[in-house]
This record gives sequence, C-alpha cells and structure tokens, in this order.
Amino acid sequence: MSDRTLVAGVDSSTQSTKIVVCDAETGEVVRTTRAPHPDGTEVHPDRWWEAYTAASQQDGVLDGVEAIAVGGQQHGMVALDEDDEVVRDALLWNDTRSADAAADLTAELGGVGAWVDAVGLVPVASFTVTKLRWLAEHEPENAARVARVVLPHDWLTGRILQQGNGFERWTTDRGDASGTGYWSAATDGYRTDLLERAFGRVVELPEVLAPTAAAGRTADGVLVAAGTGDNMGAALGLTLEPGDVVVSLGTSGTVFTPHDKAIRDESGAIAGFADATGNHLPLMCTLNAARVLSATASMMGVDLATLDRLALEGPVGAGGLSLLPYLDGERTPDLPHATGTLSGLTRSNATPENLARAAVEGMLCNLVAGVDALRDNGVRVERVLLIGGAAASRAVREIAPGLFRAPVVVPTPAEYVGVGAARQAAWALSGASDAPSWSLTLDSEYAVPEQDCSDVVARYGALLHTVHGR
Ligand SMILES: Nc1ncnc2c1ncn2[C@@H]1O[C@H](COP(=O)(O)OP(=O)(O)O)[C@@H](O)[C@H]1O
Ligand SMILES: O=C(CO)[C@@H](O)[C@H](O)COP(=O)(O)O
Repeated sequence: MSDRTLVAGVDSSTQSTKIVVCDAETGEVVRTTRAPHPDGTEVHPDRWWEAYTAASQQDGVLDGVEAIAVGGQQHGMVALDEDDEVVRDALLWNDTRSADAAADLTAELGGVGAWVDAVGLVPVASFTVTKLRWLAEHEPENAARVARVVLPHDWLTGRILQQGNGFERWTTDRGDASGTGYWSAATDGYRTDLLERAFGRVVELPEVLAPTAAAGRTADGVLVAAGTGDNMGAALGLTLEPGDVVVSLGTSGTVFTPHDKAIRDESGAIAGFADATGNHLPLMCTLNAARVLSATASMMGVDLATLDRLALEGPVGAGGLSLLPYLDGERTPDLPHATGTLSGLTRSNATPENLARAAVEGMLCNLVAGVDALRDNGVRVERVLLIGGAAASRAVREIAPGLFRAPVVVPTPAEYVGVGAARQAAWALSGASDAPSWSLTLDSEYAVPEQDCSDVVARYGALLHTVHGR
C-alpha cells in the first residue's frame, strides 16, 4: 500500500471535466480522467455534475485521495433560488448576449476608467456582472427568483460537499471572484454597489476564502479546498519564474502571468484578476483559440494532424492570406458580434498550405496582442509557456516563437488547471505557509527564428483596423 499522500484537482472547463490526482509532496501526476460537456454558451450546471461524476467513477481515480479542489471556467452566472435550485441554464464566459448590457454598465458608471478603478476590469459580455444585467432586463421572472449567484467552480465545490453533510455555505476564492465585475482585487472586497447597479438589488454572494482555506470536508473526510478559476489554477499548476508568461490555448485563448501588483489597463485588453495565492494575475482572453484550428480542419476536410503538416509546409505569412479568427464573435478586441474574415486571397495563394497556416497565424496573432499588452504594462516577457489542448499542435509550437518574439517552452503535457487545483488542495491539507514545491518538467523548447515575423503581426493589426476600425 503506497504511503504517499494523494490529492485531486478538477478542471471543470468549457468543453470537459478533467480530474487529476497528484502526489501531494512531489506533484507527480498519478491518474487523470475526463468526461465531456455539451457544446454551447449556456449550460445547466447539472451537466457539469454529470461529467464530474462520470470522470470520478473512472479507474478508481479518487481512491485514497485526502484533499480535492475545483478549478472552473471563469465568469459563468449560476443563479440560484432560495432553495439553491438553479433558476436557469448558466450563461458562460463565451456567451455574448450581454454585450449591450456591458456597454450600458460601462457608460452608466462613467466610462472604462471608472470600472478599472473600481474592480480592475472593463465590462465585456464575458463578465458575470453583465450577465446579471441581461437577466434583469430580459428574463424578469427568472431574475425575481434569484436569491444568490455563484460561479461554476463555486457551484461544483458546493455540490461535492452537499453529497454529505459538509456543506455550510457557498464559497469562492479571490481568483474567481475577481472575474465577476463586482469584486476588487485591489481592496479584496465585493463591490455590492456595482451588483445592485447591474441587477437592481443585492443578492447573496459566496464567501471569499483565503488561498489555503478549506470549504469543508466530504462525508468520507476528504478536505475540499477553496478552488479557483481555471486560469488561476493553471498558474498555480505551473512553477513559473520571473519573465514567464503563460499562453493557454483551450476553448479560450489566454495570456497571463502572476504579478505583484494590479495592472491598470483602460484599453480593456488586460483584466486585473487576482491569482490563487493572494497575488495578482493580469490576463488577456480571446473567445477564439483551439476551435479556430478544428473549425478550419473541418472546413478543409482534414484532421488536426494534417492541418499541422499543411501549416508547416506553408510559408511564413501564408502567402499574404490572413484569417481574422473571430468565429464566435470576439472578446479581446471587444467585438462580440464579429465574424471571421479571410483576407488577401488570390489565385496564387489559394492553397491548402496557406489556409492552414493562416488559421494558425491568425489565431496566434490575436494572442500576440495580449503578450504585447503585458509588455506595454511593464511586464517582462522572457519566455512563453504554452499549455491547453492546442499546445499539442506542432504547427502552433513552431510558429508561435516568431510571432510572440519570445522562446516558447511546452511543459510536459498535463492538465495544468487540474494540477494547480491539486496543488491548492495539497497546500490546504498541509496548513503550511507556502504551497508545496512541485517541480515543472519541460517537454520541448522552440527558439525565436532568425526570420523576422513582425510583418505578419503588423498585417493582422492593419486588417483589424481596416475591417473593424480598431
Ligand atoms: N493536436 C491538437 N491540435 C490542435 N488542437 C487540439 C489538439 N489536441 C486538442 N486540441 C483542441 O484542444 C481543445 C480542448 O482543449 P482544452 O484545453 O481541454 O479546452 P477547455 O479547457 O477550454 O475545455 C479542443 O478544442 C481540441 O480540438
Ligand atoms: O473567460 C476566461 C478567462 O477570463 C476563459 O479562460 C474561461 O475561464 C474558459 O476557460 P477554458 O474553458 O478555455 O479553459
């Protein structure tokens, strides 16, 4: 019988639930399971519970686990009634119907600067506060039934505790709270005035737990830690060094790095989130990332491996072909109703190789803007750590360094949101002042090429201006 302590981390993200079990001392991943979520931008939380249940019943994954924490997709609006029943499907981070509400809230408070001063971010459709305004305006009967609002990771944490008698109250953490639009990482407090402005009244909000606090214990005595947002979890799962910036290519594309102070960005490119350790996590997020590649592959009738090969056979710059990848609208830049644009097509560059390369370059160039926004805000960018499902793409790995103008390292493939949640669980279980020291192993590294790719990035910037006036 192994004498090592096992801890579990859950990644309840947009497309699936992943459960990762780690050695609490070393961080070695010993088990991983997963189960899919339905597609869409609104989902009943019961689907997350069903996926969690399915993943937790695979291969005895949770056998012997002493602590668990949940990392979840950020911002989702889980509206509960007096009996903690879900009032309506949760609007997710990638739902854009509250875009008008976001614009109204921004104007009402006095513009972007007022919101950045208040809660470190500029309202866009992703953020919970805008979804509450939408609910109040478009579904007043549902709005009237709302007693409390929690986030996806809060809800799953509570549901796990409710399996026994360990549930005492709804909880959240600084990281996920900072993505609501009514909690400030600068003051570590809720701004219920902004909640009331959005929703018309104040509703109950989850208690914000400290980074190593426990939310409770299961009937079997397993410690359930605070949990956090998925990007905060990933940051905790990666042992980052000064100068490291993470680019995560899942359903969303995100650029983030732990920082010792809040970044104030009125452009809205960088949101001033909190991390899962008591620090800050400035973050840029795009709505379009991995699924730009799968959509392009599907359109071309090829699999992802073939898309990779074609993209790498294409020249830098795809022969002048550009794909502005706003296939689901876009969050950054704030273009919720945008669609994709294929530009520069000619008879001579109309090749599968150029189209595949344009999909990779277009998706990455949107994230280059996030890396450059961090640079513009004083963040040192010395290397990019690539994670998320599309980090498995050889084309992405090889094309990224030239566009980011930074070397790219790919950590040993793992579900780093789940690893980070497991590290939080181990930290809460230990009661130590610092998180356990888990080493990060690298799978591969990609240097900045000699060929200058700045003209590709500039071309995308010019196209964004031409097509969308940004
Ligand atoms: N080799 C690959 N090349 C490109 N995309 C990939 C590859 N493997 C997985 N993906 C994509 O990664 C995505 C899932 O990544 P993940 O980080 O789990 O997403 P999320 O956390 O948002 O649910 C899917 O859209 C899938 O198509
Ligand atoms: O909205 C954000 C970050 O602000 C997204 O990163 C969501 O948290 C969804 O994450 P993934 O499902 O893409 O991991």
